[in-house]
Amino acid sequence: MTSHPPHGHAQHGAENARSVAGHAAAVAELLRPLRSADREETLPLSRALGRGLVHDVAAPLSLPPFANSQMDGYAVRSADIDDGGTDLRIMPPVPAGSSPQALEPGTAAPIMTGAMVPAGADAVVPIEKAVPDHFLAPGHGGTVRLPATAPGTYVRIAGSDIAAGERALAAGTCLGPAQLGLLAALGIPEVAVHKAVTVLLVTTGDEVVEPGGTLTPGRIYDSNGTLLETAMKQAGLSVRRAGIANDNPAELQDLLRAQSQGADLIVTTGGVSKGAYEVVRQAMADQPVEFLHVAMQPGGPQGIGTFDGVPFLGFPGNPVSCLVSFEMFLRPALSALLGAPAPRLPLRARLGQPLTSPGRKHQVRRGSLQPDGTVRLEGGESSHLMHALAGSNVLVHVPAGVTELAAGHEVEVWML
Ligand SMILES: Nc1nc2c(c(=O)[nH]1)N[C@H]1C(S)=C(S)[C@@H](COP(=O)(O)OP(=O)(O)OC[C@H]3O[C@@H](n4cnc5c(N)ncnc54)[C@H](O)[C@@H]3O)O[C@H]1N2
Ligand code: MOO
Repeated sequence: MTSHPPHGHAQHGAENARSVAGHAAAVAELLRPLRSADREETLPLSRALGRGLVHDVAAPLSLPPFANSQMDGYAVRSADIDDGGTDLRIMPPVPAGSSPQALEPGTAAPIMTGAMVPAGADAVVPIEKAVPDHFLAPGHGGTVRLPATAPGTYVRIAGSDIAAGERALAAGTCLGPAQLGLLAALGIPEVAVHKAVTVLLVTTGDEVVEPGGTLTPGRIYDSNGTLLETAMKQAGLSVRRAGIANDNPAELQDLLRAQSQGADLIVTTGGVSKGAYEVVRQAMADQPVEFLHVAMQPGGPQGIGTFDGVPFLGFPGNPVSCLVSFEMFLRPALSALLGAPAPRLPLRARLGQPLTSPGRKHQVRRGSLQPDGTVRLEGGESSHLMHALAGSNVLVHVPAGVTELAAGHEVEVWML
């Protein structure tokens, strides 16, 4: 009772499969409308965490904005001090936040970390190197003996971090704490970012039961819902869960129509392969949705198109397959389009053990990066291995065309 969508076609062998790059491009094309001027917003820094920056940001001022001291000590003219040390007359102290007078020759000004270096001074001697090695009460005059100091010592010069007018951040940067901290340092209180993408997430299957429910024989708990919801949330997406759809296509259509209002993307899991009850395929029968096979393992069967105009991705039902689909297609497409989430960091690592792979498919194994830089494969290639996934911290890439790799072979891994 499988029905085929009028606008799509089914392919199941790797023979006619779409390449990983080809499907990644199709997903990027599907989501392209999410990058538009009406999907930008200006947020205060603390609410912009994890968002992608819309425009380049130029530094409105230099950092540091003025030459300042890196130590608590004495600001000096380095030429005033002989090789054997010199006694200098003590000037009024320069606390952080003050704007000091120029330093006269033959004098030293007590200066605190972060305080503006007086004009004329070109070095700071830390208090530990002074005799006496503690600050004297202000107003008592007196002298301090200081050792010879090279010009520039312990002075943080203006613009040594970034000069006014330089590009501070590039458009498309994913804003993490360091980037937001930089904007704050530059005095910028709010920032234009791409809006968060709202996903309607539906898991499917008559056999699938909400965790906490009662398992009758033949049934399993829904892991995909939690797995994908949290993966998406971690990636900065706003997720709406529509619960578990049963295997009735009309009910799934009703559910999608009722809940997709305002969603930017619908993601389903399950019901896309060759079974007799492929609910997602059937629910999409009158929609421009294509069901196809990507030359990838796991995550081969995929659906892509629109449902009532809303972009739609149908991930396969096996838990590892749906997470790999998210990491291989959805996450990179959003990173490239909206700057967020940040792309996974690709690293090279040596295999801790040999592996085999189906030559025509790009295999994505799961592994854990070891302290010695090797990667240990966690579990086999099967896509039901949720426990092994939970013990993994990398995806291990075995490109199409490779059938076996020896231990010690270098592979690309993506940090999860
Ligand atoms: N004759 C063929 N059979 C299958 C093929 C094929 O090409 N020809 N492809 C296999 C591959 S690869 C995958 S992946 C799956 C994809 O199947 P579906 O997307 O239709 O998913 P289901 O059949 O609904 O489920 C597959 C598997 O995953 C379990 N599942 C489903 N949803 C959940 C959930 N929310 N939480 C936990 N586990 C879930 C389900 O019980 C099945 O075991 O098809 C293969 N078959
Ligand atoms: O693509 Mo299926 O995801 O191999 O298990």
